[in-house]
Amino acid sequence: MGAIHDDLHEAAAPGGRALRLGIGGPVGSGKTALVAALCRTLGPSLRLGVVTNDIYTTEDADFLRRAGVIDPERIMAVQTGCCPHTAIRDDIAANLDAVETLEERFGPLDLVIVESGGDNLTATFSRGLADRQIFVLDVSGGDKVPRKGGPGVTSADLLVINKTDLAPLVGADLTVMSRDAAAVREGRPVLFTSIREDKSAHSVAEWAAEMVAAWWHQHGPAGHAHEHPHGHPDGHPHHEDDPEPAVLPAGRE
Ligand SMILES: Nc1nc2c(ncn2[C@@H]2O[C@H](COP(=O)(O)OP(=O)(O)OP(=O)(O)O)[C@@H](O)[C@H]2O)c(=O)[nH]1
Repeated sequence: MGAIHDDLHEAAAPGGRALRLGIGGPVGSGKTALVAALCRTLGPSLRLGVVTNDIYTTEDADFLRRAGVIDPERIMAVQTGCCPHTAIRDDIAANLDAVETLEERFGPLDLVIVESGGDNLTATFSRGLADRQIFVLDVSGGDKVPRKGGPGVTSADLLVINKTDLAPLVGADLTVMSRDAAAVREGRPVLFTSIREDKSAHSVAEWAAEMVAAWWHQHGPAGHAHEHPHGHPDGHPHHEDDPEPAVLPAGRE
């Protein structure tokens, strides 16, 4: 894939805001690992911000800062102090504040990822907070989980079933998970990942890049990427030797 060309920014009026992508799912399913992977893969081509949610700590934000996958300043930690789903669905003010603060400080941004704290199968994001949402399950919960449904599994824009490397160890049948997920999701996409084996989570990053491209198509990109002030989507200086971005918005070469 090539670099983002100027013409993709001419197609629509500038000034739109970033796409807001919510990532939810049960405790320990790999949400933070997925956020790190998306930053790694999309960071070279998109201007990113990340909001993490923990109940009492800033554990997830600290992990991402240590991982060095994004400028640490572009990560904001929200301490929910309550059930994670409350902060992403019922009282979204703290999360919205964090998203808007990132956009004010570093905007224009292309994508702001909001990671929920770990919750149960009923947790979904308010559409007032997230434009698109990913629900992350992992195989260690057993291959019966997708057929149990719940709004996260059935209605998320993308269902990710992570830790496929553990399937043989826990006796999870991926074919069953795939069939059951398809049955309850009525055509919405499902991707299997092992972020342990693919630290870039390429398939999910491709999907997210397509969502950003569709968002631009509908609303216009947030400012002009080729004019952003720091010379690089993530605020790092661009070097001629930088590798080509691994993933770009679909059709944008
Ligand atoms: N084997 C395996 N382990 C994984 C994979 N992805 C993540 N993990 C591990 O699973 C554990 C939990 O991952 P996290 O990314 O912290 O999960 P989380 O959903 O953010 O957890 P909470 O924020 O506590 O809800 C960590 O030890 C990860 O290293 C994977 O694909 N395979």
